[in-house]
Amino acid sequence: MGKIIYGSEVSSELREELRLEAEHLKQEGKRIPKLAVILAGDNPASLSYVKGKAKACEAAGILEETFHLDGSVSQKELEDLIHQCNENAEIDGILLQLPLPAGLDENHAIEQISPHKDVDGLHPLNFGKVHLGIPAFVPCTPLGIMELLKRMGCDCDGKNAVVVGRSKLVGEPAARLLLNANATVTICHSHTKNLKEICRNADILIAAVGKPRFFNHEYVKEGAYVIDVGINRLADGRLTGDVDFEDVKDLCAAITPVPKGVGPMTITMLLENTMKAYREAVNESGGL
Ligand SMILES: Nc1nc(=O)c2c([nH]1)NC[C@@H]1CN(c3ccc(C(=O)N[C@@H](CCC(=O)O)C(=O)O)cc3)C=[N+]21
Repeated sequence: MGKIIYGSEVSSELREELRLEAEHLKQEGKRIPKLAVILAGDNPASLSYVKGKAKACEAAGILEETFHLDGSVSQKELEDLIHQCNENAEIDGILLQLPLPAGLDENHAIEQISPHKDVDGLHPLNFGKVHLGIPAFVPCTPLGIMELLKRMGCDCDGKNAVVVGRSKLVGEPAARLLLNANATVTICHSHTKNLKEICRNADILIAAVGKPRFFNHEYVKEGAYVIDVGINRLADGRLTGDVDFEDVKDLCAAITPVPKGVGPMTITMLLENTMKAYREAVNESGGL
């Protein structure tokens, strides 16, 4: 029977530490960390994620402001708002909710975010630094994945890690962090030929493809550490991961569920990155 590691439980612990830190700042009359969330359009999934982020900030005592723009917003209006957030000394972190409505240039918008406030770790400067092994903002989901592996008692050094999915927000940076932790890393994607064989050789399997319950026992090595990044909505409205949890859970050493796995950790790492941005901003300004 594999261990089930709940991101929701790990998150409660980490968020409580953040809450205490924010409370301490408040008691000392210091400025409070603040996250700006920019959402363009009315994508229902994005609306729900943004609400989750706002709630988590509130519970942790971190200030949050959501800038909800119309779906028809121009590139210039969007980027003007980003520039305003860059210049606002009360704002420590800026999260541009993705995907943007069709017609907007995501890469160009992300490049407008100050690298010091880029709590999503998507600015090319932070992305590049992570890939050079230089400390920087790391994207929240990959950061959450590494924390979950740690909590599983998994030492990545020398292990075969297989990441299925190569998105810039998740798969690709997750592979890099695993490499930085001395795993032997294979990245698989939609053009990969012998996916099953490669996965069966994985000591660590990161599933991030967006196919409900795709990874069954045929894809999982006995004793593997399995991280399920998938968030798929079933016809009945329930959420399920990319891993066939029931089919795999007795086979692996440890596994994360969906919901209550990687999702809550993503939000927790966003709070951690916002606090990190705050600490660095305060140090830069000489402790004010
Ligand atoms: N710039 C940007 N940064 C992101 O970090 C980002 C993004 N864009 N776009 C969309 C994805 C998705 N994402 C999730 C966060 C929390 C849950 C989460 O907490 N899920 C709960 C369930 C929530 C529910 O029931 O709907 C769970 O898994 O237990 C899920 C997904 C962040 N994303």
